[in-house]
Amino acid sequence: MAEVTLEGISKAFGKTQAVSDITMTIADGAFVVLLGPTGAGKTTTLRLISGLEKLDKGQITIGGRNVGTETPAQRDVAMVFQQYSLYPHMTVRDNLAFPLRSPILKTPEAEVTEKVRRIAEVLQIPHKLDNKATELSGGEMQRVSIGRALVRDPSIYLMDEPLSSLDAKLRADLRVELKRIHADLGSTLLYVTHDQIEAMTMATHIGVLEEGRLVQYGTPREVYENPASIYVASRLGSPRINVLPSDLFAGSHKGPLIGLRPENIREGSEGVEARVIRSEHLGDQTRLHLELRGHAITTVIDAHEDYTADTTIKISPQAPLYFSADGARIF
Ligand SMILES: Nc1ncnc2c1ncn2[C@@H]1O[C@H](COP(=O)(O)OP(=O)(O)OP(=O)(O)O)[C@@H](O)[C@H]1O
Repeated sequence: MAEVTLEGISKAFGKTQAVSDITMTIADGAFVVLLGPTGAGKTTTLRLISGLEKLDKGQITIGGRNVGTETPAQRDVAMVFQQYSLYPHMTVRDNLAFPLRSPILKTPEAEVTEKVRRIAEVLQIPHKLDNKATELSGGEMQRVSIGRALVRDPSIYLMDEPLSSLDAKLRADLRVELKRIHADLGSTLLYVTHDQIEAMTMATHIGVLEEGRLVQYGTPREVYENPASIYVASRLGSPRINVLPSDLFAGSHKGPLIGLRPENIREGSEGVEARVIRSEHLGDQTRLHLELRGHAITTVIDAHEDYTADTTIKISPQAPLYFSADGARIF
């Protein structure tokens, strides 16, 4: 495993600046998640590191080596794509063993057998080892794809939304597995997702991308609690942060816009009056949709509490974040 550094890297496709002057260090053993909406430059960043795309500008090092002139194979990275990429005519066992049998690695067969067995167990597919890849469900194929990366011991794993095609239960199971594998192997991982739950639960660090630029890089907690902008604040947290004119609430304010996470709106005997539009029961919590002088607000309350529509309640802000009119964080 190795530290990976990106120093001022940029890449354009025609007029589209896909990646713009990104500088970041992925520490040895870190689990870094790149988060951003579609088109933000996440996949291009992975492809630049793996050597599948060529840099326009900047430098990438892996384990202290400038990899600018190295081929993808020489860079020693293992990549997992959103869509499975298996050899259909081979069995699951041979698909998993394939990377280990490469001319570069030439792993002894006994070690291949042992590694394949272990990975198949982690991915809950030992009973499928002798099936052809084409005889698997989509979810199973994707697990084999992930397994093909995990059997190796590369400098870094690059994963591009590897769980997005799986159903919710398998996704939740594999989130836990990936986190455990990361802890056990001490591997370095760069992981791309749209999914904020994956980002919050698995990452040691989150990098938020906006139109090819890295706009914040920190621990999940730092990014959640101390976002640099409305854009960053809106990437994490469900329901989303409420961004409202500050003057809806009494008191002195440190900026024109106030950002309130749903859990930071207290309802009680004090505060401004808001009207309940509806409540949604999610089992472990209740979401309350409110209206305050024409603005929609979402808050969360205890699962057992309830309010009927058109009730008036009083709310007051806790731990407010303040933003300028253009969305930059002020306080
Ligand atoms: N090979 C290419 N040719 C032309 N434009 C490209 C190419 N690859 C990416 N782009 C453009 O570069 C920008 C960044 O794309 P990229 O795939 O890195 O985004 P992303 O954040 O991974 O998005 P998604 O979440 O949809 O995968 C987009 O505007 C995309 O259309």
